[in-house]
Amino acid sequence: MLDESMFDVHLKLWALRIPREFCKVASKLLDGHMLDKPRIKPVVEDPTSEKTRYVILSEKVQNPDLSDIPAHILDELKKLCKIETVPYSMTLGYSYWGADDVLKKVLPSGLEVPSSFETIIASHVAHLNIPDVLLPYKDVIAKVIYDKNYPRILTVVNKVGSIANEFRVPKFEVLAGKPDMATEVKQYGATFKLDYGLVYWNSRLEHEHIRLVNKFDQGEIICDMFAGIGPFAIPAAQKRCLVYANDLNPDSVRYLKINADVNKVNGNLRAYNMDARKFVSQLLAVPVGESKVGDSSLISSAQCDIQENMKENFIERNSETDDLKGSESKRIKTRVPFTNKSWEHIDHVIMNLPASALQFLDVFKGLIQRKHWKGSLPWIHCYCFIRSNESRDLVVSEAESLLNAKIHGPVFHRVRDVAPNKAMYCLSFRLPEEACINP
Ligand SMILES: C[S@@+](CC[C@H](N)C(=O)[O-])C[C@H]1O[C@@H](n2cnc3c(N)ncnc32)[C@H](O)[C@@H]1O
Repeated sequence: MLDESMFDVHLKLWALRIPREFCKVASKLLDGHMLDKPRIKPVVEDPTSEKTRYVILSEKVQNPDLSDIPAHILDELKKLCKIETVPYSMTLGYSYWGADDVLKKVLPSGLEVPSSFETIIASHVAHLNIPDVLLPYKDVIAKVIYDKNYPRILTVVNKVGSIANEFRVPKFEVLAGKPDMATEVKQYGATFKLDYGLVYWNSRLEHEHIRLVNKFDQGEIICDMFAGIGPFAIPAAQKRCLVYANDLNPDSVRYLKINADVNKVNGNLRAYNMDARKFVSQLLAVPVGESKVGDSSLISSAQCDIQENMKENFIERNSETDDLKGSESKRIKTRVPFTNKSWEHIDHVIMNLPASALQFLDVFKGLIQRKHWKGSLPWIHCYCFIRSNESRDLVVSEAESLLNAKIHGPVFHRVRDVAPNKAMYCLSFRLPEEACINP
């Protein structure tokens, strides 16, 4: 374990004992000759008298005759008040030094610290990504990060291995602090509760979440196919969009609902827990009663559970509105009631599963029935990774072949670099007319 005494630095200094009322003026005169260390006050109480204080002098002042200080300053001081030189010793210990100072001393020279690993601090969890070369020192690194950030940080975790599971949840080992990864993060005025050990979360996507939500207008209908705990869905609902949000991970959906509650947007958000393909198929399928003879092959034999769910929500909303009086009633009226006709209109579809979202595009092929659809076709915002040796055209042609339709005016936005030769992009385009059924 870490021997904290190895960081002790003993300083033998000189101080001036000065009547407390003259300390301010004396400090000005002694500017440049007093102890100058971060977080250490150079003027301190005199333990022997309340009437005087110690002005601690810099390490450069080595002689008790103060000959290291220019004579004219000493003359001014002596004119000001009676001064007395006293020895002053202090120890700068483990608690004084910053994490960088400590780690530099602990880790073998030649190993880069600590910027060589990444610390994402979200609420009380410090999430490290310690490179292999530093793994033998992971416990000491974690202890130092913990000690130096406590109580802001209560848990230090390290990512283990690469993310291979379908819920995109990294594996973490707790290295210091309490083994609790449930936390709370704030992003652009929204609060997100989450458990790092159970759900996907990436603080570095904050700008992207808000960039996309800024494109939505109040009252627009949003479908988030891979919603996670809601970093697109919640701010969109806060903007009074109507959001259908889905995720395959039951824990993500549990937190999505909690976050809708915490941010008071559950009137504008519906959460679903199913495979994204099934979710979109059900959301956009025209129910049997609405379709003409011959269209019924488009709908699953049982009435879609998702649409049943929406119907209930719609009824609930109306009765809620009926019961409200006065200003509360006005506030509710400004909201658009949750539509139960998602097959008639959706403005934006978000697909943030960069490793495979493109493969889900075929779900739209022939799904929308033009005769039931009202207004423009939806914008699709599909995230993907592109390697430096791959072209954007290749991505577009893959999307086109999955949709079996030509994409007009695709827009790429570079989100962030995820590796030296790989970047995350958002490909946005309006769903092409040819991808729909036009009877
Ligand atoms: C990269 S995360 C994005 C989460 C969130 N949108 C965000 O920006 O932080 C992808 C999410 O898709 C979910 N997911 C993976 N496969 C899925 C599928 N087949 N259907 C629905 N959701 C899926 C994962 O559980 C995960 O929460």
